[in-house]
Amino acid sequence: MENQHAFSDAERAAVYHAIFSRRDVRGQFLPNPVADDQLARILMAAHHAPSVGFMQPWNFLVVRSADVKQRVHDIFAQANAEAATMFPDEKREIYGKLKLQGILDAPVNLCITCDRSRSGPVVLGRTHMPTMDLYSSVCAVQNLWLAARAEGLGVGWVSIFHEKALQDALGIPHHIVPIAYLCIGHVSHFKDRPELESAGWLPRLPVEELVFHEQWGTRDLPENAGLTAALSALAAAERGA
Ligand SMILES: Cc1cc2c(cc1C)N(C[C@H](O)[C@H](O)[C@H](O)COP(=O)(O)O)c1[nH]c(=O)[nH]c(=O)c1N2
Repeated sequence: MENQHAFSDAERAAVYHAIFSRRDVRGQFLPNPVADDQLARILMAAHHAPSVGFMQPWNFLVVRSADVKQRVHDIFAQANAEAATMFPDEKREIYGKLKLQGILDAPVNLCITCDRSRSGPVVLGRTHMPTMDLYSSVCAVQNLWLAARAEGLGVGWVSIFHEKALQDALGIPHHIVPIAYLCIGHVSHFKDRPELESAGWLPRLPVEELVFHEQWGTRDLPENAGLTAALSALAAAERGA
């Protein structure tokens, strides 16, 4: 049956194109500035994310100054040196070769935060699951990431920081949670696959094995064979099988 609410084929293709070609970008940033109107559009996309109780707990801290970026890079370098020692031997070598941030290369850095007290102590939808406000700010990150891809802008998420060090580097009060530190800019190219996949860190998991039916762990109910086959077909098409 025709769904009058569906996007046109071209619009729908564009949405999926943004989703499947979005990448975490660390190494391909160009120095070209990001235009204010473009930055405004992706921030507006972030601001239209869903949020628990419509509390909109986010702020967007835009960093362009070389000094501030350097400060953030310094605390990244410290945390990254610590992180490098935490992996087993066989992973440590790969870890050391990975570029895990583009803080100094990206013309714009952006910290998206969560103010857990934004709309008072009792929030519709957060009464029994207190982390929902944090997830709301994550939704803002994803909106921004996809909008940026559509604009041709790369985004890289850096989370190798001590939280307090990041707060102090950016003057963020300690009751405000830094959710995402993002590096944003024009790029030479977008890679086809996640860098961690091509580097042999981890493979993409088979989606059909992650989908359960009715109860945790139940994979193969006969009435869901159609969905499982459709998912497998999409996964096989993606692998080029
Ligand atoms: C919450 C969170 C935190 C981080 C990331 C992502 C997310 C969601 N990612 C990026 C991550 O490695 C990447 O998304 C996956 O490898 C999949 O690749 P694509 O995003 O599909 O390119 C990431 N990458 C990196 O190089 N340094 C980092 O500190 C982080 N931190």
